[in-house]
Amino acid sequence: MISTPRPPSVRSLGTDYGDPIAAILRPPAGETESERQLRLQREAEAKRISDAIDEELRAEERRFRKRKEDVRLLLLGQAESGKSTLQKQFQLMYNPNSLEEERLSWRPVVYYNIARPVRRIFEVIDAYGEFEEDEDAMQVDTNSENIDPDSKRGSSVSGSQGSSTAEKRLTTLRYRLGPLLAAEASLAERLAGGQPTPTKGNLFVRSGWQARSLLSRARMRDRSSLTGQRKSLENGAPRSSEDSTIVIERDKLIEDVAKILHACADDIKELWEHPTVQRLKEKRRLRLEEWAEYFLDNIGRVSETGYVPTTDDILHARIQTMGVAEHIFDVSLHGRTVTWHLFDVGGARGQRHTWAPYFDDASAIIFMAPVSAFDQYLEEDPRTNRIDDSLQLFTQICSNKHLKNAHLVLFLNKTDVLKAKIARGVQVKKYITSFGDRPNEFDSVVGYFRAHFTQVHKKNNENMRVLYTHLTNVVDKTATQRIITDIRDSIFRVYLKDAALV
Ligand SMILES: Nc1nc2c(ncn2[C@@H]2O[C@H](COP(=O)(O)OP(=O)(O)OP(=O)(O)O)[C@@H](O)[C@H]2O)c(=O)[nH]1
Ligand SMILES: [Mg+2]
Repeated sequence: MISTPRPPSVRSLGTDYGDPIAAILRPPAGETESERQLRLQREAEAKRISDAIDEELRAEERRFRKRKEDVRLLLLGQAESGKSTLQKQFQLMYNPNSLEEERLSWRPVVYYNIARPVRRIFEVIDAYGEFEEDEDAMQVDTNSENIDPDSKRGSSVSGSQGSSTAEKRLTTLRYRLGPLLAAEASLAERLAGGQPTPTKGNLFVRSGWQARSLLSRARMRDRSSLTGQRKSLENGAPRSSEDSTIVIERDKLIEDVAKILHACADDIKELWEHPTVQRLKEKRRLRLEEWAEYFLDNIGRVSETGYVPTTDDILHARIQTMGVAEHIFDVSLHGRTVTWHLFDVGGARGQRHTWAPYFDDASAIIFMAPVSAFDQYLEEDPRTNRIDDSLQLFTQICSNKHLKNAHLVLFLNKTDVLKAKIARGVQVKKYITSFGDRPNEFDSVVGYFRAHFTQVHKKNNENMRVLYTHLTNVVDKTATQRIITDIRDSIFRVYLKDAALV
């Protein structure tokens, strides 16, 4: 009988072949019971840490995979085209609590949106008064800040027989509205988070100004309520009306401005309806932006004690975006929830360099072109017509190689303002000579602009991508939310199909 060696056991393998792991794991020789307990405890702790690291790695991988599935939507377009307003509409639809949370922070913006046009009205009165001259003489200077106050100063006096009753009344109104005009700078400083603010030109704010504004108010409160405020901000919970009242009561600057506004609401109304101001409006010497007219028209309500901005007020409120602000929403369709990152950019020329880093992984773009701006010129460059600037910008976006795979949506926005301008008899061909003798009617004007944008897209469309065009008025909640739903559906169809998710 042949004798063979016994196969080594696992234990003896380590011993026999010098397995280093087995050697490490083997309990030390002569281990006491208490040493054994200690060793087991240490091993259990090491395993717990190792498992936690594995789980964190798995979670990171899941987050990475999910990030790749996220939709990244860029809102692009020139300044005042309506990007932030559209962002508010997304917020209303997909994160209404956060809008609720911010509601009070819009109060200083609304007050600022009143103080500023009041100052502007007096500037135009100073510049032109009742000077009777054909509007064509000043075509290039639209609603910009570029009026030279000395250019026409005194002409109203020389054009009439000295100081009229109307002029005296305007002088009185200017005196009575002095405190409101003086408050403009403090409001601007508050909104800019204490940064120096321009006396002319627009006020820019960075992403997150709403929370800063609420927190700076919270600092004025006692410590315990400050904690409560922070907590409510972090939780994103809608603030109760009782809490809102506390904030209203404790914010001295805003309360002071509210009192001033309440006291001079009738003066503002009188100024706004004054025959001189109406005549300057008719002659188009005075051209206020749509938001300014909206708040002046609503001065009675907005100046009431305890005023809280309505959603319409928030949609009309104007504050210029600085840099790029990211907003995150969960968007659901057919039982699938996808995270959307909405990037709302500052559209002024000096802000556009901040866009490029967001191009590479953009899934979709909404390009906003305000078609009502045919009679306006860029604040940054008063020689450039705003429609021209929009077309140039759209050409750059369509031809940008980093954006060539992004789903492309065009909003021909501010159609309500366009309709109103046409109804008032403003002639498009005066500002856009190539419009020629086409009928000065809404359909033909909007059709003409649409054809130009479509042409730009066609000329810069190597990838044969579709251009989805909408005629919009993004302060209109119902219409805009319907369009957002359409966009959501088309982005889900195209983008998620590409990502092999549907
Ligand atoms: N009537 C009317 N007003 C609009 C429309 N779209 C925007 N607005 C108003 O126009 C102003 C400018 O809109 P914003 O959304 O702030 O413009 P923006 O593109 O974000 O501008 P920047 O941040 O400077 O790039 C706001 O007061 C809006 O309420 C519209 O379709 N109709
Ligand atoms: Mg903006």
